Amino acid sequence: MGTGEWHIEKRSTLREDSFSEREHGISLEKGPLSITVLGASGDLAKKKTFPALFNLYRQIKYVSGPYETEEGFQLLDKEISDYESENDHREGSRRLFYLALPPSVYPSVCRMIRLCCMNKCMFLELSQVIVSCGDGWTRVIVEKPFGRDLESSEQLSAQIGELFDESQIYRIDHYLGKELVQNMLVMRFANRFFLPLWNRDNIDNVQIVFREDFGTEGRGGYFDQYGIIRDIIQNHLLQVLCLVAMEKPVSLKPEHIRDEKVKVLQAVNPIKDEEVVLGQYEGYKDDPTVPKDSNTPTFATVVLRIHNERWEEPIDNAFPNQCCVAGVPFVLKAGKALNSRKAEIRVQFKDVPGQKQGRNEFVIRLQPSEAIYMKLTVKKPGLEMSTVQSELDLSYRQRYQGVVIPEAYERLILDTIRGDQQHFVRRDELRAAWEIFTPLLHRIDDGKMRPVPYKPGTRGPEEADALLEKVGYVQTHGYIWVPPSL
Ligand SMILES: NC(=O)C1=CN([C@@H]2O[C@H](COP(=O)(O)OP(=O)(O)OC[C@H]3O[C@@H](n4cnc5c(N)ncnc54)[C@H](OP(=O)(O)O)[C@@H]3O)[C@@H](O)[C@H]2O)C=CC1
Ligand SMILES: O=C1O[C@H](COP(=O)(O)O)[C@@H](O)[C@H](O)[C@H]1O
Repeated sequence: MGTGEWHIEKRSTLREDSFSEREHGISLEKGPLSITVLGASGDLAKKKTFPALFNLYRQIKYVSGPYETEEGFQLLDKEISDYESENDHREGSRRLFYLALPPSVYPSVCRMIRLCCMNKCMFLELSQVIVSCGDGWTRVIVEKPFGRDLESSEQLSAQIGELFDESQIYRIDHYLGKELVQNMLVMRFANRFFLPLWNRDNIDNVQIVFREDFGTEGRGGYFDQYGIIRDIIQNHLLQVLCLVAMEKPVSLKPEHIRDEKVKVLQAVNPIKDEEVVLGQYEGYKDDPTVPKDSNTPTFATVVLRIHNERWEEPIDNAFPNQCCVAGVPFVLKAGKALNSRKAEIRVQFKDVPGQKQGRNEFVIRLQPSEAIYMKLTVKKPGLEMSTVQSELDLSYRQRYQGVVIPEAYERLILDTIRGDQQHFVRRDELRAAWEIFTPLLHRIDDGKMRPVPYKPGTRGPEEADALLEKVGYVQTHGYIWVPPSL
C-alpha cells in the first residue's frame, strides 16, 4: 500500500514442497494466506521484502491508498476477503501485515489494520452462523528502527501494544535471519571445545563489525534522522552481541532464548565517552536531503562491557580502588562508505605465555561468502622447527557445495507465517537495547559529541583503530591466507 491508484498483480502459487515440518514441531497451516506490504514503494520493500516474498512464491497484490483513513483499509480488507472466499477458507484466514514504513506511521497503520483488516471468523454458508475462526490469525511485522530512543520506543510499544498482543507483533531484525547468526548458539553450546574457553579467562576481546563500501546513496534524508548507531549498532550488532555473550538458555524455545538475551543486555555497563569514536564521511552532506550542519555519524566504534561473572574481571581485593579494568571489551563497529563490505564476529583469545607469534582468533564471517575460521599457530611444514600462522577453515561455499543459503528476510517471513518468534525481538529486549544506547545518542543529538571526518573508501577514522588497540586488540601481522581452489 502506498499512494496513487489501485492495481493488482498476481503471481504463481506456493510450491507444495517448499515447506517442511520443523524440528520443533511447528507444522504448515492450511487456508488462505494474505500478505500485505505497507510501504511498498520504498527502498526496504524494493531491496529486501519483495525479493524475499518472491522467493517464497506467494501471491502479491498491490493496493495503494493513504495510511490515515479507513477507506483505503476497508478496500484492502475487501480485497483480502474476496481472495479468501475464492480459496478454501475453512481452515481460517491468516493475515500478515508487513510494515515497511517509517515508525512514525506505525500507530495509525496498526490502528487501521485493527479496525478494518483483522482476520475473519468463518461462517456456515447458509445459516450465517459463526462456527469457528479455524487456525486463523493476524500478525504484524514491524521494522527497525523502532523509535529514536528509549522514550519514543516505549511510547510506540505502548501504542501498538494496545492494539495487538505480543504474540501478534514480529519485530524484525534481519541480522537474526542470517545463516551464521543462526549458527551462533549451535556453535557455542554444541561444541565441547568452546564451552570452557568462552569467558574472560581466555577471551581478550570481541569485535562485531559491519562495513559497507557505499554511502547513504539516495537514503540521506532517512539516514540523517537516525545515524549509524540507530541504523546498525543498536539493533543488528547488538543482537549479534547477545548471541555471542548470553548464557545457555534452558531450551531452544523462543521465550527461553529471549530471556537470556534480555539478561545479557541488562548486564551491559553504561557506555563511556572515551570508548566511542564517531565518524562522518566527507561528501555525506553533499546530499541535498542532508542538512549542511548535520552531526550524524556514518561510522561508529563503541565499546561495551558486560557486568557478569562470565565477562567481567573480578575486582582485585588488594587494590579495591583500582578502576578501568572492566572485563572483556565487546567492540561494536559499523561504517558506511568504507574500503570494503563485510560483517563479521572476531573473537580474539589471550596470549599464550611465551608465544609471541600471534593470538588465536575465531572469526565468523556473516557476509560476504559465509565462513568460520580459526587463526592458530602451527609448525611450519618442512625440516625446520619454526612456527607459522595458519587457519582451520570452514568456508561454506566449499564445504556445502550446491546448498542455497536462504536470504534472511525469506527465512524470517516464513517464521512469521509459522508463528515462530525465536528470531524476533521481544518488547523487553528492545527496551534493554535502547537503555544501553539512549544516553550516548542524546549526547550526539545535543552536539556534545561530534563525528570526525573520514575519506570515503578508507578504513574510517584512524581514532577507531587506536581505540581498538587501546582496549587490547592485537593485530596479527604476517598472516597470509591462501584461498582454496574448488
Ligand atoms: N574462509 C575464508 O574465506 C577465509 C578468509 N580469510 C581471509 O584472509 C584475510 C586475512 O584474514 P584476517 O586476518 O582474519 O582478516 P583481516 O586481515 O582482514 O583483518 C584482521 C583484523 O585486522 C583489522 N585491521 C585490518 N587492517 C588494519 C589496519 N590497517 N589497522 C588496524 N587494524 C586493521 C581488521 O579490522 P576490520 O574488521 O575493521 O577490517 C580486523 O579486525 C582476509 O581477507 C580474510 O577474509 C582467512 C581465513 C579464511
Ligand atoms: O538494516 C540495514 O541493513 C542494511 C545492510 O543489510 P545487509 O544484510 O546487506 O548487511 C544497511 O545497508 C541499511 O543501512 C540498514 O538500514
